Amino acid sequence: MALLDIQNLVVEFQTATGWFRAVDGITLSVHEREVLAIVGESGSGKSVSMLAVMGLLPWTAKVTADRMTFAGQDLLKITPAERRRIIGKDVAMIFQEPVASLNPCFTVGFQIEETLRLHLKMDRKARRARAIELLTQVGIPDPAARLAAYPHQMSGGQCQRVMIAMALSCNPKLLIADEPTTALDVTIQNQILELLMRLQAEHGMGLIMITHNMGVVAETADRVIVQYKGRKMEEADVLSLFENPQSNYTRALLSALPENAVGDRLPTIAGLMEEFTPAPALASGETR
Ligand SMILES: Nc1ncnc2c1ncn2[C@@H]1O[C@H](COP(=O)(O)OP(=O)(O)OP(=O)(O)O)[C@@H](O)[C@H]1O
Repeated sequence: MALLDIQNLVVEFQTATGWFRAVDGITLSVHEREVLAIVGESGSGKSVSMLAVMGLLPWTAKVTADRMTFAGQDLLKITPAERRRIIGKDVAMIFQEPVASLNPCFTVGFQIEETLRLHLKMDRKARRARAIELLTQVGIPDPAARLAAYPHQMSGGQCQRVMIAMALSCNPKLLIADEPTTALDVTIQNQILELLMRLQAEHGMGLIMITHNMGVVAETADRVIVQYKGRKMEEADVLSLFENPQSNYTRALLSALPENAVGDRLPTIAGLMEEFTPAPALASGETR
């Protein structure tokens, strides 16, 4: 059974000019121990689809789907209290801006321990021991002392490590990483990716990696979904995607990689207004 199983997800936002459809019929699933990358340019609906799973969209959003289950539980029908028991515990998410994702008013130790208190009902001593263990796992030096630090006293990379520690604190079955390295220094990006991949393998989690970076896809994913304007353009295992892309949008994305630059001109996706089409297999309702 898939860990997360979504069929025909549609997300629309109420705006001053009417309904805006940000996600248009996305179908995806992710299994235990699997890394699924969702790739696409800015605004293609990658984050909104996952925020719909987490129940974190604002009230202006209307979410519908033929199916949205996590470990067999129907996320469309569960009560808010049931959802809170799953979200943050069995499904965790980390975001693009680690510093902004942490609360500036509380120490990182308090924020990690609060997750443990809420979800696992651990007592104070056990919480502290677990928080130190988690900071050690994510490679923060002198973890006992760092628990007393506020987010502004840490670097962006360290804050992302803290976010990862918080996400892992309740041993989630699924981790959703939304552009986890985009806001970080290039030299730190690889370290955080390596950390995520090591922890994913050690914990046997399912991982959804949202990214616009094909390099990240190549390094991390088992399977890839390419999204454009809220629609799935293609789904394939990572090798097939790079070797034999089926959608003209995937081909355009791949040909726009910086390594394909000619002279001093960077490649671009030709004719943004062009009507990109899903892979033929998707158009007929299958995936490769
Ligand atoms: N609260 C909202 N109200 C109206 N439109 C929204 C809202 N949140 C997101 N959108 C729109 O939904 C579309 C998809 O946004 P989303 O953040 O999922 O894109 P993305 O693919 O994750 O891009 P990025 O890489 O920039 O985060 C965008 O056009 C965005 O402007």
